[in-house]
Parts: sequence; C-alpha cells; structure tokens
Amino acid sequence: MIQFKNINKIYKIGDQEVKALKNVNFEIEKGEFTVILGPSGSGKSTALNILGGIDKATSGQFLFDELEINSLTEAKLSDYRRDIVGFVFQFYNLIPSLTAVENVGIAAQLTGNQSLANAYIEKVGLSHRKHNFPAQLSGGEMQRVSIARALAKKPKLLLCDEPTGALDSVTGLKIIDILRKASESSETAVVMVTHNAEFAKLAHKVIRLHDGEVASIETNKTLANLSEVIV
Ligand SMILES: Nc1ncnc2c1ncn2[C@@H]1O[C@H](COP(=O)(O)OP(=O)(O)OP(=O)(O)O)[C@@H](O)[C@H]1O
Repeated sequence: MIQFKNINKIYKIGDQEVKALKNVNFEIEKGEFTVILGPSGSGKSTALNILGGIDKATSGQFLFDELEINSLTEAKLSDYRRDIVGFVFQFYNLIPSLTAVENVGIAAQLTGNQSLANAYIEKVGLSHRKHNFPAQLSGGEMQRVSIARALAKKPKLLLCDEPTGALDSVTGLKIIDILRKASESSETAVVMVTHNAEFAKLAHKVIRLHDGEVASIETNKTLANLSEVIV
C-alpha cells in the first residue's frame, strides 16, 4: 500500500543544510498498526509529514497504491490529504466553539459522510458526552473526539503524532487500544509516532529511526495485550 524508496529530506536554512531523512526505505500495508520510534530529532515527524502530504521529500519515491505522491500537483496533493489521510495530533486541535459531535461532523462532511458523526462518537465510547464542548472534556476524551473526527473521514491512512504525549499512561493505553482496533477492523493503515519504546510491543510493525536513518524494522507476529505494557 505504502512504499518509501530511498527517501531523503533536506531542510535548508540559509547556507546550512539539515538532512532530516537519509535514504529511508520501508513499506506499510493496509490493516497494519505501525509505530515509528526514535529519539528527538531522528526524523519521525518529517516522515509523518511526508506520509500525510504536508511536506514533500527532497528525493526518492513515495508510492501510495502505486501513485507517486511526491510528484502530485498541489491540487492533487490537497485531494490526497482530504480523501485519503486522517490526522491525530498530540494536542487534539478541536474547534472550541463546537460540541464533540459537531467537531466530528465537520470532518465527516468533507467527505460526504456527515451522517457517520454519531456512529463514530459512539465507536470511541463518548455518546454520553457528545453535546459537550472541548473545554468540558478531559484530555483523554478530547483525544477520543479527535480520533472519531479522523475516522469519520474513513481515511485509508491514519497518522498520529504523539497522540498519547499529553495523557497519563492508563488513558494513553486506552487511546492506543482504539487506534489498534481502528487498524484491525478496517482497511485503514495506522501509523503512530512516539518516543515511548514500550509501545513497540503493541504494533504490527516497528520502524526505528536514528539520526534520519532507519536503524531497524521489526514485525511482531503476535501483539502484546495492553496489560503487558509497562508505562
Ligand atoms: N521545517 C524545518 N526546517 C529546518 N529543519 C527542520 C524542520 N523540521 C525539522 N527539522 C530538523 O530535521 C530534523 C528532524 O526533525 P523531526 O522533527 O522530524 O524529528 P523528530 O524525531 O520528530 O523529533 P521530536 O521527537 O523532537 O519531535 C531535526 O534536526 C530538526 O531540527
């Protein structure tokens, strides 16, 4: 489904060049829950931004279902972001003046799935809170709304940047459980960036980055239960 072939990303600041990704190769299949692990500055967010069509690689090929994303026009790239990709961020990015279900509805509307807003709120276990505003929800609840919002678009690719970074460990594990189920019960590939190496046990595939390079790629045949993770 997804192939990164010799992906390089160089940022230029004045005369200075930062090689954020160096000859990165990996593949991601649909229905897979992939974790990208690595220390700060190793290139995790850069890889996620390229996957999401927010940024373009300097060189190399990024194929999504055989389509070369790097060479798309801005208009086609915008279609890719809207129709194919869902995003979940560390700090939720909900619209404060809209209720939980309205936040989900806005995203669902974009892809003509507005009637799904209630179903997705229910899927993340928040039906009883759907008319609350973000300020009336806990961090974990807000993150569940943001996942419902992303899933209501029925994305083929769900990208999550440190989705548990602002949550306590027990709530964080519940969020990962929802994300893992989203990958297993649909055609969606879920890719999560995290610092927390413990989460590696929960993923089908673990891509470790170090200094812009792939240090290792592991595949877990059997996945750990949430209770086996020490947080
Ligand atoms: N827009 C940018 N302009 C210049 N340099 C950048 C830019 N974005 C990232 N970098 C640099 O690229 C390298 C990789 O950054 P990236 O944010 O991808 O790492 P990361 O692994 O996500 O780090 P963190 O865990 O701290 O978020 C770093 O050296 C960073 O300073």
